Amino acid sequence: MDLSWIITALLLLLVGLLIIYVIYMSAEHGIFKKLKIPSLTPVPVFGNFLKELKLGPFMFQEELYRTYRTEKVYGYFSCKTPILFIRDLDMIRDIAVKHFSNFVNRRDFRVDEPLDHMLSMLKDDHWKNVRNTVSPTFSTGKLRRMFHHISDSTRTLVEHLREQKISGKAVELKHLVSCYTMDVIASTGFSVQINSLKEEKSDFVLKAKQIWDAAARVVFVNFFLPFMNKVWSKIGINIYPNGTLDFFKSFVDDALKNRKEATNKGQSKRNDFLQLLLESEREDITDNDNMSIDEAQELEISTGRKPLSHTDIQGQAIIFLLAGYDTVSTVLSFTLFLLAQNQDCCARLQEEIDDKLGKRIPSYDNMQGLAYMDMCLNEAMRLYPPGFQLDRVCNEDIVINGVLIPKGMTVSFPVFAIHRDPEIWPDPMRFDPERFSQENRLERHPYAHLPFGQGPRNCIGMRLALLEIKVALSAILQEMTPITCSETVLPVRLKFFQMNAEDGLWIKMTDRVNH
Ligand code: HEM
Repeated sequence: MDLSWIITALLLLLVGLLIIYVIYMSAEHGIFKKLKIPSLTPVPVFGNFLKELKLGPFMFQEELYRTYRTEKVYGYFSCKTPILFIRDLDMIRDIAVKHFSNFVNRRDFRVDEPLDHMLSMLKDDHWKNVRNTVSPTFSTGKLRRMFHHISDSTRTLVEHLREQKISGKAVELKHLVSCYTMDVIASTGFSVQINSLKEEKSDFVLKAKQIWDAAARVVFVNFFLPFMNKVWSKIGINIYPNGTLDFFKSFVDDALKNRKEATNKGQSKRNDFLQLLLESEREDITDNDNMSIDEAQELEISTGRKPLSHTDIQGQAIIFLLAGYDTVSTVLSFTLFLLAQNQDCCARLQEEIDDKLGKRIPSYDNMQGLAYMDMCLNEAMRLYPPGFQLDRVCNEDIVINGVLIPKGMTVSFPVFAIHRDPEIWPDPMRFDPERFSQENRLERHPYAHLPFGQGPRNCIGMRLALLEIKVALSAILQEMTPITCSETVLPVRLKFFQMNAEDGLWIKMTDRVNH
């Protein structure tokens, strides 16, 4: 065949595919007009993504929130996908709690296995079953029994800070605290001591960081090539850097193997997250979907829940490590950073700790009733919420507060913008824990502050997170005071896609005065 014919045919094919791609990616771009919901005007294929990319998700969220200040809801297009932002706090309550059964799932994102089995990604009954299985990890009894692990890691963290204080060196809080939270999560969850705080470059922290840092790739794949989602894994293409997920899979598998061997040798059972997972696994199945209905029913009757597949177990172990390490370190490091800038608040918190604990080591019981500490943490999470945008997918057409939300629509709570809304929080950029006093709280809508989300799909690890943070804060502030220094960079510039400071959170530690 003539070469020019082949080239023309190929070009025509390419143009044809491009037209199909544009039509496919823009097919839903008329939906908000049809629903009479105000929205940004979409660009074919990209929707409003280019604007989001230009401003970054934080400023984009705030700008839209300001633009539609008189609306209950407004829309935008994340490339192909329409997203309905919910501004009205009553509607957020109704979606997260009252009509939860209509909004059980989150937005579908393609990630590599076993991350697709993490609790945060699961749907419907699969989610419910796994949530019920892992919930007991965070009961009061379990948290009490885990407490000595938190105490041990806190001691190492304080020793570290003490050394920095003596040497007069500045500390980058986020990195240091991430090592602490990684140690806590590995020991409380898996009874494994990984000592990130003692090692210069902890593999755990580096690999976990690689997973968070792959966010841009996850966005690209999901936003621009959503139709390929089912194909990637079949053709063996991974989103995450080679070896990253294998590292965590091996960690979990080794921990499970050791635990099984110990159980077989009759050694006493541990009381951690891994043990719960181990007891809910059934070895002769590789995936829940492969079970016969009879088998599943028999197991559900005897145990009250379905067994987890091996991939489910890997997924939960990994989310436990990832969610438990990054979010907690974000909150603890920002809190210390804000206290360093607000010495009066820091002194008041130290007074409360002195009254409650004196020089005693923090225990599970004396972490209750630290009212001013709660206020400081709530205020830090208001300014820097790790979960800055929360979403749910509508599974049946529903009308809420006069707004029709159609089946399949992703609804999103603009947490970051709500937390900085000057009409709810006067002078929003000021760190003012008083906003969370009893009286001030009562005057505000309860859904104006959403650091852990709301409803049955809220953060499962909230109690563990707060316990870890409070223990570390108490132990640090009992003997030291964080202060700003020449390395401190203000104002904080947030990283593009993460609740993390671009220039780091640098402070120094000093001896406490009048102590
Ligand atoms: C201060 C620390 C933390 C913050 C601010 C935080 C925040 C959140 C938020 C906002 C959500 C989404 C809630 C929603 O959609 O309504 C969430 C979900 C989740 N968090 Fe946390 N989290 C923290 C610590 C932890 C810890 C320590 C763990 C586990 C060890 C954890 C495990 C999870 C899991 C598994 C989910 C998904 C729950 C589900 O889909 O059922 N988080 N978290």
